[in-house]
Amino acid sequence: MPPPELLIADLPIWARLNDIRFGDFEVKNSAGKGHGVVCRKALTTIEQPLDESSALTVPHGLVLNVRAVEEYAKEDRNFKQLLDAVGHRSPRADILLFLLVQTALASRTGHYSAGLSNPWMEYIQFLPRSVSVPSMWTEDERLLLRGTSLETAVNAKMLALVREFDHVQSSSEDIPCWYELLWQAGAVSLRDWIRLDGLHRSRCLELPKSGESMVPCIDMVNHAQNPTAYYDENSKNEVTLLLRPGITVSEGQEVTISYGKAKSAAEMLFSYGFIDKDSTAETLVLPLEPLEDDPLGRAKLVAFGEAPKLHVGRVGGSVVWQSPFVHLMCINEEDGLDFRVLQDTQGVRQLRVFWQDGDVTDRTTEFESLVQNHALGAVFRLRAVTVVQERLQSQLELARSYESEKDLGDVRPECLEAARTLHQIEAGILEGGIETLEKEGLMQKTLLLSDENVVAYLGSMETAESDLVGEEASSEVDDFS
Ligand SMILES: C[S@@+](CC[C@H](N)C(=O)[O-])C[C@H]1O[C@@H](n2cnc3c(N)ncnc32)[C@H](O)[C@@H]1O
Repeated sequence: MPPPELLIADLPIWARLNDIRFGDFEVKNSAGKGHGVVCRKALTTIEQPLDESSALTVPHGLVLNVRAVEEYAKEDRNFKQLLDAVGHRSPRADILLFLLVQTALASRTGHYSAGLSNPWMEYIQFLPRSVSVPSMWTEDERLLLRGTSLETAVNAKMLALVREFDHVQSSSEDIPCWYELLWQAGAVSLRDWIRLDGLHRSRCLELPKSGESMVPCIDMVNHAQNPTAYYDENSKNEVTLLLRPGITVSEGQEVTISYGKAKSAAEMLFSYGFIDKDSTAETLVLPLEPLEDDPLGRAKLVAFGEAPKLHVGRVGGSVVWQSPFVHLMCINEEDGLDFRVLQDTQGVRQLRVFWQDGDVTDRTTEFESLVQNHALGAVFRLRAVTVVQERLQSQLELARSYESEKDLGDVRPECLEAARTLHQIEAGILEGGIETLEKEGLMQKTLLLSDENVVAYLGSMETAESDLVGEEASSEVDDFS
């Protein structure tokens, strides 16, 4: 059973009990954005900054990050046992575990031996029941993202969330007090884990001293491209929300911060559940796979060590791309690439990567610079441009194949609109990218034909091909004989 939702009208009482000072600000409804922070009176920082009493100020003790979870574990030995059994995998997962326990405590009806309540137990009840991030969309709604760069990312996220929640459950149900609180009466479910993940992702702030943290009340501030406020940490490590310099706001006007000017539409939708139409960041990240017929494809993936991606962005009038893996994709054994399995003195086998006989295992992300001084550097560049162009083309075709879909199932209009906006933005970047690369490819080919190394290389390819035709022809003769 989910805990009851607390009314935002009660937030000032909770805040006062927990030493939060609202200064000249308050939390109000914000049309289409849930809640937001507004000014209680007209303010200006045109001539000078406002004094500290104007700021929304949150005590350090309420800041939630991985260190706060460790502190909490020191006070509650049951939670320490849970954290040791389940946690210490990532700061994010430890914070989610803490919030899961607070969620269970908020919905409990009887007395349980586990779990020490904390101000966050009440605070999470002021937070939205549902977050508009795609991981909280229904299955039908997530299908709207097919053909966008988010398709793979959201599918991977859903699988990861299920895996994480299974791990929490299976690692804690043998601990009697936690079995009783979390699982026996069904106090928490996968849906809570997905919600807490969405809340965490959409409300985390990067604090100058405390790093990635969740901060009650300051996480009520909405985003704008041209923000009027900013957050900071003062000499007492309290977190403050202040008006930016040179700003004038009227009584009741909402104040905003920036969630990141450089974030792409996909990233905004993935992390915050909305797309900022005023954003100028036109970027796209696509997953990459080795070429289908590449016998070294698997080894390249293992040696690269991370999920290969292609970053595409529109800068000014043209489109630029960046992808360390593409340069590794485009070279082969005959170019001088080699993989060897070597055994160290302890008998551990290791995959090592060689380029022109030099060991470059630790430099697999640097192939762009490794190959550029090679006599055939221009050929490798042309291959890379062609691979990128084909990847953009196939993504555009995929996007278009879903564009005209009629049967959209039972989907909320806001999800449909967000997905359509994402499709439109990404199609624009892809079309621009294909056009830019076509021009670059043509230029590159012209340059190549004036490069004597390349002409010699092409000549040797032609000879090899005619030798092959000759061999095939003679074997055909053999066959007919
Ligand atoms: C840090 S919270 C801000 C407080 C939030 N509005 C609430 O009701 O709790 C971030 C969430 O607010 C909403 N939001 C913030 N800025 C927005 C904007 N410019 N347009 C639409 N939604 C926005 C999104 O749902 C986002 O995930």
